[in-house]
Formats: sequence, C-alpha cells, structure tokens
Amino acid sequence: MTEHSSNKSTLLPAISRTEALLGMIACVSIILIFAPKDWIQRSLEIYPQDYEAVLTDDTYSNGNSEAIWLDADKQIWQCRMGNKFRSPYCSMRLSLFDDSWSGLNLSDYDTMTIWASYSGPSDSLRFYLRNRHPDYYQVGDDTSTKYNMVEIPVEQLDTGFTLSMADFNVADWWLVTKKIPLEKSHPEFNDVVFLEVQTGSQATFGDHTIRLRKVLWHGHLFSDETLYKGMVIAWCVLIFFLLLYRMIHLKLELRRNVKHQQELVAINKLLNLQNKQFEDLAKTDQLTGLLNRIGIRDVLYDGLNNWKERRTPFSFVLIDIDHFKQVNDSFGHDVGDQILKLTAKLLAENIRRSDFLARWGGEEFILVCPDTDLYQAQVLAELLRKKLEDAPLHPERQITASFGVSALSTPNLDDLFKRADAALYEAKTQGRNKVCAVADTDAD
Ligand SMILES: Nc1nc2c(ncn2[C@@H]2O[C@H](COP(=O)(O)OP(=O)(O)OP(=O)(O)O)[C@@H](O)[C@H]2O)c(=O)[nH]1
Repeated sequence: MTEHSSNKSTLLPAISRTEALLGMIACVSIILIFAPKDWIQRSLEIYPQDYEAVLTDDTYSNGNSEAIWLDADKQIWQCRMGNKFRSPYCSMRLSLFDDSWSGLNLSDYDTMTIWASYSGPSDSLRFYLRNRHPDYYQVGDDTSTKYNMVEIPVEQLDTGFTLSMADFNVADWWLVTKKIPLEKSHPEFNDVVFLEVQTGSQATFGDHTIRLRKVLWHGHLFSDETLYKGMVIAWCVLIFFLLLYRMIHLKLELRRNVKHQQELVAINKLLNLQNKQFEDLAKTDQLTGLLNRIGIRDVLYDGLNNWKERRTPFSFVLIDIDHFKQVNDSFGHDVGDQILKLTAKLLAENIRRSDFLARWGGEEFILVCPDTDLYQAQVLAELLRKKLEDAPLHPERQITASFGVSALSTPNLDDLFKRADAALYEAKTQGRNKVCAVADTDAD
C-alpha cells in the first residue's frame, strides 16, 4: 500500500505555484467567455409621474390638434387630433434632467421596455429619446436636442413592449432641419434630457387617449468587447509580473549558487589543507620532528631512479646512538627522549641542504645523500660524528653515535641497506663512536 502511494507521487509531475495560478486564471477566463452574462446586468427604471411633463400639439404649426390633460396627476392625456396640419400630432414630453441639468446616460443599455395605455384610432405611437451634445445642442433651444426616434405598435404596450436600443433612428426631419452632417447622424444616448411620447405618424382624426406608465432599460454591466479587452490586459499584466518574478527568482538563485560554489571552493581548500597536514603528520616523527620511514621513502626511490637513469651517485648513512639503553636506564626515559631530540637537532643543523635526515626507529637515524658518492658521504659522516662527540648534550655523559655508510651500486635498495647495516655493525664492533663504510664489491 505504501509502495503504491510513493510510486504514484513520483509519477505525478510537480506543479509549481506559478503553473497552478496560470491554470486557475485560464479556467476563469474560459468560464467568463462561455458563461451567460445575464447575472451581471444593469437596469434603470423610471416612473413618469416622478418627472415634470409638458403637452404640446400642432397648433404652433397652424394645425388644429389639441393636447389636454384628462388627469394631470396620473398623467393621462388626450390628443383631439384635427386635420388642418399636414402631419398632425400631439405629444407629452418628460424632462429627465436632474437639478444639475444632467440627463440620463443610456449608452450602456441594450433594451428598453415601455408600459403604456392607449385608446384611439391609431396603430402606433412614436417615442423620442432626446439627447444633448455640444456638437449640435444650443443652449435655450430645446429643438436642438437630437431626436432619437422609434415607432412601436400600440397593442403590446399594455403588457410592456421591449425594443432594442439599436432600433432607434434619428428623425429625418430633425437631421434635415438642423443640417446635421452624415457622420453625426447616428443615434446617441449619452445625455438624454427628454423622453417624449407622440401620436403615431399615421395617426388619424379623432381622440387619442394616452398614459405612459413605466419605462425600463436593461443592459449588461460590461460588453463582450470590454470583457475581452479586460482579459487581454489581465493576461498581459500577469505575464509581465510572472516574467519579472521569474527573472528575480533566477537572479537570486544564481547568486545563491555562486555563494554555494564559493563555499564549496573554500571547503575544498580547507580539506586540501587538512589532507596536506595529515600527510605531513603521517610522514613526520612526532618526537624529533624529522621525517619518519614513510617520509623518507620517496627520497629513496628518487635516488634509486636517478641512479638507474643517469648513474647519479647516491649514498646512505645509518646513525645509531651508542649505549642508549644505558642512558635510559641511568637517567630515565624522559632524558632519553630529550637526548634523541637534541641529537636530531644537531644532526639536522649540520647536514647539507640537499641531504635528508629521518628517524629510522628507536635511537637510529638515517641520512640520505643524493648526488653524493661513498667517499663524500664518509666525510660528512665523520663531520657529524665529531660534532656529536663534542656536543654537550648531557652534563654527566658524553653522547656518541656509530655511523655505517654505503653507496648505491646496484639497482637494489635492500642491498644498500644491508651494506649500511653491515658498516654500522662494524663501527659498533670497533668500539663505537666510529664511521665505517662497506666497500662495494659489485660496483661497476
Ligand atoms: N627514551 C627513549 N628510548 C628509546 C626510544 N626508542 C628506543 N629506545 C631505547 O633505546 C634502547 C636501545 O638499546 P639497544 O638496542 O640495546 O642498543 P644500545 O643500548 O644503544 O647499545 P648499542 O646500540 O649496541 O650501542 C632501548 O633501551 C630502547 O628502549 C625512545 O623513543 N625513547
């Protein structure tokens, strides 16, 4: 069971927070595109009784139609239409502007529903939404408002007649009278100051009784165009910030990596240093500070190789402190250690730069002399013997050492050792504090 779930988690690709955010916004975008927009609507409802109403008729144009209030409070009015004027009419005009003289902005509405009552011989009524705009409106002249007009059949007005705002046209007679250029002849609803109900264009002689009860405008809170524009802007902003975030993130990561790398380099250096210290420690004799057997090994092999390749002379001296057991027994082990240290120091101070001195073990030292023949090594050994003999290493006892010298004559280090050992034995046999060399029988 556990194995199964762990396999599953490794198979699923890791989803970053950014990818999750992008996925979420993509889902919201798709929903917004396809979702019905009815739930984000705006509407505006007006009741004519709330606005000041004025009746007009064609008597101003020498007609004989007459508009009168039947019930002014309920805004029921009648047009007694005559036939004297060529296009007889009566109308009721509502003033929609507020105290600051601003009309209604109906530009963002899609439909208009009108509830009205009509009785009379006519089939239709005309409705005007009269708009103001500095392009054509002249202060003090109400007829300079743009006459956005629609004519609708009277039979459905009782239950409410819905029309599209796109059904409005600007009245021809107004365009002609006001000499409006073609580019400004389209309907406009940004500042509607009057709503006018007028008898229909085909209205005939007789009594027309009209009452406007309610008007309702409907529209989407924002259009598809606004939605798409908003989405494009939102995506652009999102992508910009994502790129910015990515850039900053990468920069920080780079900085972290560089720091990490620097730390690794520092750790590496430290490890190398420690390695070197351990290596040095492994090659060094702790008591005397000289090289130990391991430390001298490379020098011995170098000497052997040089001899093999170029026959470079290579000598070797074994140095053994005389009667060291007695020193220990008489003065104690600590004094013995001290003598070993002083002997090592004295020997090291008196050898050449090119020589190598090591503690071979116990009270025995080895001196390796590259580029040195047997005779030169003997001379050096004698010098060291004398120095040691003369040195006051201990107040009560003279410290001396025996020296066994040999030089490489065959490509065999064992042989060299054996001969140096034999020479040392000879020095000891001869009474100690001596330098002896074993002549090389195989030398070429
Ligand atoms: N103090 C001290 N003594 C050591 C050390 N290593 C070896 N020795 C002693 O050195 C002595 C060597 O004694 P032997 O091999 O008998 O040789 P020796 O007394 O020097 O006599 P010869 O070499 O024949 O002159 C021993 O007593 C060891 O215990 C050391 O590191 N410190």
